[in-house]
Amino acid sequence: MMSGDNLQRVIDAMSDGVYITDGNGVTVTVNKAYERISGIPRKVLVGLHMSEVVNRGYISRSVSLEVLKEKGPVTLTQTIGDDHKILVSGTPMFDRQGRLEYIVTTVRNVTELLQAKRAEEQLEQILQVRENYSGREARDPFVISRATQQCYDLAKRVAPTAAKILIKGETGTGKTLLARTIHDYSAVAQGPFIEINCAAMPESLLEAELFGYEPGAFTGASQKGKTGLLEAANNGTLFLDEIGDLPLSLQAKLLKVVAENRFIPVGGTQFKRTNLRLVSATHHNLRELVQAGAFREDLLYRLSVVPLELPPLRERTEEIEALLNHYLHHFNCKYELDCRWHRDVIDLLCRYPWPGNIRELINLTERLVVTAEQSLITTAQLPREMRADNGMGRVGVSLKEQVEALEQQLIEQALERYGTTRQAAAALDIDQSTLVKKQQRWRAQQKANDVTQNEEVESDDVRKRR
Ligand SMILES: Nc1ncnc2c1ncn2[C@@H]1O[C@H](COP(=O)(O)OP(=O)(O)OP(=O)(O)O)[C@@H](O)[C@H]1O
Repeated sequence: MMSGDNLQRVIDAMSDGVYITDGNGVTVTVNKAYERISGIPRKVLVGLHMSEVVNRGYISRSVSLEVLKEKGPVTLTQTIGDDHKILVSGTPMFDRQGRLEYIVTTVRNVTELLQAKRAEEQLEQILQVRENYSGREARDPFVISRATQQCYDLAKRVAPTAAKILIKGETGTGKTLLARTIHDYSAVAQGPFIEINCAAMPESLLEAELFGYEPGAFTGASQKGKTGLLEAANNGTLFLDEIGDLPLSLQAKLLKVVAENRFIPVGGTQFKRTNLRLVSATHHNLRELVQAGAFREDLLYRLSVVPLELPPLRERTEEIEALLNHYLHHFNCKYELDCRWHRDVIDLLCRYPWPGNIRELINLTERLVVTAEQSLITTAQLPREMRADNGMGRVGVSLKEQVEALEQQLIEQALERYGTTRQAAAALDIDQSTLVKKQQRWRAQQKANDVTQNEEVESDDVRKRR
């Protein structure tokens, strides 16, 4: 048998309130949860008859008195204190002779339960709103210049029609984001948005992915068959990225789907109907591919009823600063940091040609944020090829500075290729000591620049604090 002390420890460990009276309705003990829910200390209650607990106004009704009357389990609600509603369930415990020995009552705070339920409902509503919100607004681009705005305006205008859209643009320019926006503003926005990269898999796999297959269509095929994306995207949007890489045999099959809205799965004999919004994208010049015999002209015309072009980031320079700030804020929040761009970094990055476009900008920002040793990000932290700009070819920069920048770039390239100052100097046909002296001078200049940048920001901080 458990001792009184141990029993008390066990009931104290319970999250529901527990109230125990003897067979006459005199309080034996309560647990910690009961003290918390009722706000009444145990020592006040122990030894009190339940009628006295009610008379003193601690509780509105006593379930133990009801159990005494009924000689059976009773559940009722009580009010405790000001307006706390609790749900109490009293259970009689009889000894071997059938005499009522204890009444054990468990207590649940209904107010807490209701609050929890309300919180749960609120959470559900928030999630629902967020879902709806992200379904439309969040897929609009965050940063937009006039050139991109025109592209997005046209996309939203044609999105509700059935016209096929072909998006042209280099990698990382935002083609997928634009395709999602078209889906969000289309008549099938409630349906699925399915994306497939036609350059990412071999022909036979791509065919099975797109068209699906019947059970046992080929060796290794699943016994259940497979639903193709053309079917999965029914009443939604199918985004065919890198359409220029679609093999010719699949182009013929796709042409049939575009023309007739139906297709036959691999190994099948029956047509399946599909109703989907087709958006395609490519970084290739499809006209050149047509001329080279690698892309069907009839498919090109079918797919590009409305052609849209996303310019590369180097032609959207007015977006760069806003994008840098947007993603710096994004990664600061993600990693709970407080990094800032030095003005020179922004100026330098606005002149950088960004071959990987926005994706490259995002990756660079994340890398600089997570590797930053101080909150100020200076030009010293930029990769070498970005720092190498140094103002070359810019109006207002002296010839001497531009020649020096070119010299620095050539020496850095030689060092990268040959690994040692001796070999690099030999390749450039200069003395090793000349190369080393130049390097030392540039390093000293870079250090001085960094110190000036830091001082500028520190004095800026002091001004702000004042
Ligand atoms: N205007 C914009 N403002 C902010 N972020 C953008 C903008 N456009 C694109 N992005 C972001 O840039 C990244 C690259 O965009 P996206 O994947 O759409 O490019 P893509 O052209 O489809 O690339 P790929 O051809 O390599 O698939 C994504 O993280 C996207 O959210």
